[in-house]
Amino acid sequence: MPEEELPQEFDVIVVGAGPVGENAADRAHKAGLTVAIIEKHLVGGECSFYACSPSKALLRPIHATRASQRVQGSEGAHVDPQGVLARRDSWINRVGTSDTLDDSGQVGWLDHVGITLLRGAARLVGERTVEVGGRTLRARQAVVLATGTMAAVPPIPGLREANAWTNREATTSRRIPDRLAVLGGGVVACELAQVFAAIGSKVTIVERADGLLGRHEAFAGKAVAEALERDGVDVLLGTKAESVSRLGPTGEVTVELSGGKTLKADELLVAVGRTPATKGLGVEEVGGRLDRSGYVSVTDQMEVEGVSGDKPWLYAVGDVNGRALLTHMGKYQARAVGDLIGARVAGREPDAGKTTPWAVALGSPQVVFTDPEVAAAGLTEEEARAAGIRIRVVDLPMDSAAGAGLQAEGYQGQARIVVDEDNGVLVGATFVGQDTADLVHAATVAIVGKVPLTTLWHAVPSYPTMSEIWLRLLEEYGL
Ligand SMILES: Cc1cc2nc3c(=O)[nH]c(=O)nc-3n(C[C@H](O)[C@H](O)[C@H](O)COP(=O)(O)OP(=O)(O)OC[C@H]3O[C@@H](n4cnc5c(N)ncnc54)[C@H](O)[C@@H]3O)c2cc1C
Ligand SMILES: NC(=O)c1ccc[n+]([C@@H]2O[C@H](COP(=O)([O-])OP(=O)(O)OC[C@H]3O[C@@H](n4cnc5c(N)ncnc54)[C@H](O)[C@@H]3O)[C@@H](O)[C@H]2O)c1
Repeated sequence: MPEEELPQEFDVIVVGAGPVGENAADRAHKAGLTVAIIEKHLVGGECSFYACSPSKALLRPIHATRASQRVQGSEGAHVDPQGVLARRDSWINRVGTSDTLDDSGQVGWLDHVGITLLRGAARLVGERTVEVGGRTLRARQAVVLATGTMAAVPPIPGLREANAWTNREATTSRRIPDRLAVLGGGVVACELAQVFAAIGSKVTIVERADGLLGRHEAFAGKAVAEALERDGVDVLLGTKAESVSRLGPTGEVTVELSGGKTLKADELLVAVGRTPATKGLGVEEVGGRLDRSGYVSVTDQMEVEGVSGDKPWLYAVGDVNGRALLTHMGKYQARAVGDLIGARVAGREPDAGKTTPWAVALGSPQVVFTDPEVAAAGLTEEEARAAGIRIRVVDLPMDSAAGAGLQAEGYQGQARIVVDEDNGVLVGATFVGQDTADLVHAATVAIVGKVPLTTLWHAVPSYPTMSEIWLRLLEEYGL
């Protein structure tokens, strides 16, 4: 149906059709409500086209090759750079060799489930009222903001003019620069540095802190730094970019570094964190609050703080509220909000246990898909101490589990659990090594379920799997 013929009123309006907006819309629709979703760019959002999907599509062939090379009898695999880029292109639905990305698959899903899509940049213009492309839409019940984030570009002299790559250009590039400089040493930087190093770029990471992956246990950042160095990446820690200049729009980039060094590159990737997509969204105009970084301030039920109205009507989920910049955690918030809105509309008392995404506060599970992978859930040692929890930390090399040795010759990696000594439960776990990603869910179950270690002891891991690291950690703890 042409957009001008669409209704002006829906029960729920969702702004932003990234993975989080899609989930909120789906859940509200399943509760029997009419739902419109508004998207200014691609349905599927940053995650599908410029973040999770392309980066993991790029990394997987590199992981698979290395896994094969580490097993006696299958050492012959090699990375084919053009094949790696082609695989990524299929994941982001690139149209031929153009720069156009096609979201018709995601649009087809919205049509199929009966959610109305409107294209354009939306903004709040009043209570339950949203404007998009000159049309004013009313939400009978609720508006959900799921507008996500964009790459942060720090105010370094010359950086804005230097035409630097953000995650968008890096994840969609068909060109492999000879020399790639990466500003930042967080997850985006480490994952993408490894990709470009593996497909032929000479990569240099410039990180101002004294380690990579600063949100994780220090041993994880150290292991990833060592691995990147083995891949030929120069990792400059404790280093700042003082200024940037570029010869013409696509010429050589020069980065002046603290300490008087100069770095030359063919492209510069800025990966120093995110900035919320709240500019011009109208949150404050309807009384809502933004925090100092511009993220939408929400209650534990994702209601936007400060909003006027006789009952709650404005919610913010996913990256835009800044609570956990991860797709799975945003989708978890979205499911909770969809259910909350459904219950409120039906006049039911919402089940607080189900409609409050309380597990975010326990420390989100996350996998950094570098080689070695970093799979972590809950709190780091430092976070647990800062929270005042009396803890004991247990560390073991990953090859304490027989399964690790079978996974790869000379398997390298480390595992840590952080135990709350007063309650006898796990509050954090980190596994670093090849193929550790799927170990994290057991940790999440133990942490979220507050499973006593004495009960966890009876969850026997199969022999000979990498999960036997759990048994070894509990034995080391003293069980
Ligand atoms: C390189 C990279 C790799 C990542 N890898 C992972 C990973 O492996 N696993 C993981 O869990 N997380 C990963 N993340 C984080 C993940 O991408 C985000 O947490 C996730 O995209 C958040 O989803 P969202 O729906 O909240 O926002 P987004 O995906 O940013 O979607 C928001 C949508 O809202 C639209 N929008 C914005 N403003 C408006 C407006 N005013 N009107 C209409 N539409 C609007 C945008 O166009 C966009 O489509 C990665 C991030 C990056 C940068
Ligand atoms: N696999 C995954 O789950 C995955 C992958 C990518 C991104 N993400 C999410 O996306 C978010 C953003 O990732 P990110 O890597 O952009 O941010 P980040 O916050 O994880 O890391 C940013 C890094 O940049 C450094 N930095 C900041 N300013 C700097 C400067 N001027 N010069 C040099 N270094 C500077 C910081 O010290 C930090 O180490 C993360 O919170 C993460 O949760 C997740």
